[in-house]
Amino acid sequence: GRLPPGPTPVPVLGNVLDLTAKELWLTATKWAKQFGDVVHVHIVGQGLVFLSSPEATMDLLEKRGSIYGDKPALVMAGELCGCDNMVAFTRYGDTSKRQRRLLNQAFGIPVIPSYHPLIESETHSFIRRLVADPSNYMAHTRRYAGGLTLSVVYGYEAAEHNDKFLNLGEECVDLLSNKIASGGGIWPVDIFPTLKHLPTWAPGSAFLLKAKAWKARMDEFVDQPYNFVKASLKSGDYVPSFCSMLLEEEKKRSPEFEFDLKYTANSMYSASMDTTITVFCHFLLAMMLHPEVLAKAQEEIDTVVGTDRLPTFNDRASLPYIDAILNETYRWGVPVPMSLPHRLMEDDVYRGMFIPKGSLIFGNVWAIMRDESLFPNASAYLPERYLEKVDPALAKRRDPRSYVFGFGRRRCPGVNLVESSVWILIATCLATLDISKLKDDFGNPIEPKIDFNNAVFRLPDRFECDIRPRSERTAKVLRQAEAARS
Ligand code: HEM
Repeated sequence: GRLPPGPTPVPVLGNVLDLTAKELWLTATKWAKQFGDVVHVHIVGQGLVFLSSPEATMDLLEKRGSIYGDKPALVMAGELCGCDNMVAFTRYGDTSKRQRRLLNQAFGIPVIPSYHPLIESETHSFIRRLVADPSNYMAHTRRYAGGLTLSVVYGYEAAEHNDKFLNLGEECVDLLSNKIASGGGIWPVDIFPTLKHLPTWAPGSAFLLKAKAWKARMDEFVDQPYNFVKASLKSGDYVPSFCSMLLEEEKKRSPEFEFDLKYTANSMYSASMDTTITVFCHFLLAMMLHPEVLAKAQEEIDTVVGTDRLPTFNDRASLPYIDAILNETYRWGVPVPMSLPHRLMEDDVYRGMFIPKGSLIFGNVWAIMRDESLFPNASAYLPERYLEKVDPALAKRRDPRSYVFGFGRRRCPGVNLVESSVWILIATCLATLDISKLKDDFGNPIEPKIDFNNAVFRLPDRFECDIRPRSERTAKVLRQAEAARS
């Protein structure tokens, strides 16, 4: 059969020159408009397929998930940089199934309420830090998301400033998304594996030195927090956590189990940071650009929760507009616009098109979230679109959760935690803060400069934003909530 259509490749190199590291999702969406919702390109023979509609992602990545659940065997990222046992890189098979079972034990729906007290208290500390030092909102969000998983997974309480594990996490997640796995993570050595045997003095071997340095950091990133749990367990002085609970069960301490646990724990930690920061930055942007949405949300919270206490998870069902804001923030922000690539395990045929085994498959979430037939006026931020009553099938097609957390057997296992942690973060910010554009010396609003330079996450570069307590009353309620806990 014929391959799916796509831009014309040049001999040997294929479409190398068509692929951009910056906002690849915009290029892929342009192709979708030109060639349709299934597009094929290749880099020196390695096929890449972009799926840009709900139908194509559902038909292939979900319904045929048993052959679309693999991850690419990347020589550079996996073997040379030491990422091959991190969950998002693990090949589909026994190891990935064991890892996902562990993830489900940690973040399955029934477990999440047991984290609610910790999530609430971390949220209040986050707001305190944000109010004290608003310009560092990214660092505070990293402290929030990373601190939460460090606590749940390793029983480690991150330091208020300059925490060693948070710093290491920030460095390694940045290395992963912007260096090692940028643009799908395909390096020349992935196409010609023999290049890995080049001597380090040979021309073109610079990648080997980079890989050596990056692997050393990645190994520390995986080992250090895990060694912390083991040392604290040995000393008897530890805070119960996911790792300590499993390690205490002596019979589970086989080398294979410990290996799985160490890499699964690291994956939970690493996957929680830039994703949460990206969603939160889009929330800040949306509130700053749409004061009418902020005012409406604050009115809902004041009516339902009042101004004498902070929102809790028990209030969620009575706050439909806050849920609509969360939905629209996922949709409008598109935190991981190309999702992460899956690898096709067998030749396949779809709508008469031949998709070869080994192709890397990208769900183009950006194109779906900007589809005018599903979301009229798609580039506008309109939470109201989620208040309309629609039939359940359409509601599922329009639910951003059907796409922004990935697909099929590799769908994000942190989604249940995020549903709680990001919801309470947004609800508490709306209850306690005013968010607006900064003003210059003459009182004129400063328009934020928005640019995206991260290859995997649609993380805006740092922008100016005015964040302050809504009133002395909300500041007092926040202080009281923190004091009551300590
Ligand atoms: C708003 C926050 C988050 C977003 C938008 C998000 C999104 C995603 C996406 C798009 C994928 C790729 C799925 C695929 O390959 O089809 C993924 C994978 C993953 N996520 Fe998340 N994520 C978030 C937070 C978290 C958190 C908090 C955790 C853990 C506590 C987590 C753990 C993981 C892991 C371990 C994987 C790899 C799964 C696999 O390959 O089998 N994520 N996430």
